Amino acid sequence: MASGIPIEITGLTKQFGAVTAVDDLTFTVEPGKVTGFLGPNGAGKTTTLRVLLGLVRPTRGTATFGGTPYASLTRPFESVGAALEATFHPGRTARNHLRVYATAAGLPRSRVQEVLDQVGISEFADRRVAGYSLGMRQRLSLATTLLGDPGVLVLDEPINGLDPEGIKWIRGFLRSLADEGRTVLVSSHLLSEVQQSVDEVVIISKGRLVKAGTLSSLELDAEAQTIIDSPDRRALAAALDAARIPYTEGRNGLIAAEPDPAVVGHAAFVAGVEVSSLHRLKSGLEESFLALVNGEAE
Ligand SMILES: Nc1ncnc2c1ncn2[C@@H]1O[C@H](COP(=O)(O)OP(=O)(O)OP(=O)(O)O)[C@@H](O)[C@H]1O
Repeated sequence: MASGIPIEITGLTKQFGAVTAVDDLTFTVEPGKVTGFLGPNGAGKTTTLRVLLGLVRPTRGTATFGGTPYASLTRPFESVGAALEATFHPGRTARNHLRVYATAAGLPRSRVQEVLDQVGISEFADRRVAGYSLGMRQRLSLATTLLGDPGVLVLDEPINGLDPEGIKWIRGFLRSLADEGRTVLVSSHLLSEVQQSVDEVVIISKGRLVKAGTLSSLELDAEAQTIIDSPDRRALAAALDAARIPYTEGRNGLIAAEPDPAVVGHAAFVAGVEVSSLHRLKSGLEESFLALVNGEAE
């Protein structure tokens, strides 16, 4: 296996006429981790990946693998495995498809069976791709990227359209690739889709970076609130007012803008108000993600 090298995007801008698809984007993707490249449809993910893979020329900035642009990699197939908009000849079998690629890349034929086994489609390898389910095509596409045993994997929406079993499988698979020290970049327009697979997130919206960091840092961003209720809501509201804790009235109680339930409970206690329920209300990661991308889109 080639060693994992970081993906470095620096000041990357791509304009298509009047449309700025990518706007001064800077981030790094480290080896040994799975990084989710996230953003709503049209955010500029595919354009960024296309520039990274030398398919589109940037207007400004650079996108490299440890400082080397894709086009200058000496053995690209063995350094970087990429699956963007995979197309397969429908009349060809998976084995044939992989053989064509292996031959073109000067890789040993033995790799074909190895990658078929790796992605678990050996038993369908001699069937025509036309009869493949979306999940099988995704696996074949992944097998193609793995032919050169690359240290870097760039996968565009690899989870899209998979059934639950396929999703479970790919999560474990991406993890094992990163654990081997590879750099794994996975794009998705849904955080929930990759949430259980990624360590790091790079979130873009309208071509611009809105967040790069660990998944747990995104969890911390999710604004926590406390929901509290009482048989006497008016008295409870007065207690929160007295403690200067802002709140809004929800269906199941008062939603206080305070992450610590103990603080809210104490406010009720000192005012002598009976509490019937008290718990932390954490907005989900997806909400936090949507707030980030929508906030930026305003
Ligand atoms: N070749 C092109 N010519 C003109 N505009 C383009 C071209 N490619 C992309 N765009 C525009 O650039 C913007 C970003 O598109 P891009 O495909 O990179 O987004 P994305 O985040 O990958 O979205 P999706 O998940 O829908 O593919 C969009 O407004 C798109 O219409």
